[in-house]
Amino acid sequence: MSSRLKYWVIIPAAGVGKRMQASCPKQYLPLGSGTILQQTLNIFLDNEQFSGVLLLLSPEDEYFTGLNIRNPKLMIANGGKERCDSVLNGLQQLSILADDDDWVLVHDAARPCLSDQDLQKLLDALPESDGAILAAPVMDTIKQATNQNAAEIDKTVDRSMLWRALTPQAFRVGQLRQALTQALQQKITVTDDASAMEAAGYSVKLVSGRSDNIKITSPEDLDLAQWILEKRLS
Ligand SMILES: Nc1ccn([C@@H]2O[C@H](COP(=O)(O)OP(=O)(O)OP(=O)(O)O)[C@@H](O)[C@H]2O)c(=O)n1
Ligand SMILES: C[C@](O)(CO)[C@H](O)COP(=O)(O)O
Repeated sequence: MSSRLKYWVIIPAAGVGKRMQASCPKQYLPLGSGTILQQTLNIFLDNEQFSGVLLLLSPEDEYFTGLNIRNPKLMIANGGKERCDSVLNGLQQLSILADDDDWVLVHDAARPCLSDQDLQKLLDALPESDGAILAAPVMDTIKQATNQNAAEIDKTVDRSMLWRALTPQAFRVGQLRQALTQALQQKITVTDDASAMEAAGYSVKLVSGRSDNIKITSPEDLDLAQWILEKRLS
């Protein structure tokens, strides 16, 4: 790692978890010895390579203070309406501290099963790149429906070059901030950070990651995440 450049982390955690259908935002559901959010934060707060971790919370969040997390590397800022709005706000806040050439890793709070090995694999891929993301090759046969509501097959999609984008996704602070700003101004759909960088013409590396780096989205994902973490500790 370059000694001059710093490495930062942004954790978007301002969602409400509609698809989880829980009594609280899903990042506050219990997992392992804490909550989903605490498991995710610990991955980065315990790693000395990172200068700071910026957590993005909903302005209406009423759960985080109850976690009593005290860490000098942890900073808090407000999220926005969509994930991309949260990340852009985080980048604007981070730019007070970070240089534009520093690296920033954006990682979903809802992905607590990220392994230290995959995190290091992503960091090792960054030099000489415009950025990189963890991703998993598609292993299922992919069907395209006739329309968004139909449960009828239109065609089978060639999966040989298809990947599932995971997180962290890592880019230069200044380039990601400008690319996200431009994408949102052009009303480009941005469901991950790489989408904005691609739209801006950057070449983003795919780094093959573990398929158990799951995003906890629906109720059944929580049991799976519990098993993954228990298995890793056994
Ligand atoms: N306005 C938003 C929306 C989402 N996120 C975060 O982005 C990550 C991925 O989003 P997702 O899994 O979709 O979380 P939610 O938006 O909470 O889920 P849902 O779509 O089911 O409401 C999550 O850690 C979520 O907290 C965010 O910071 N700001
Ligand atoms: C960023 C992401 O996790 C990459 O797969 C995904 O796009 C987030 O989507 P969501 O609908 O905001 O969960």
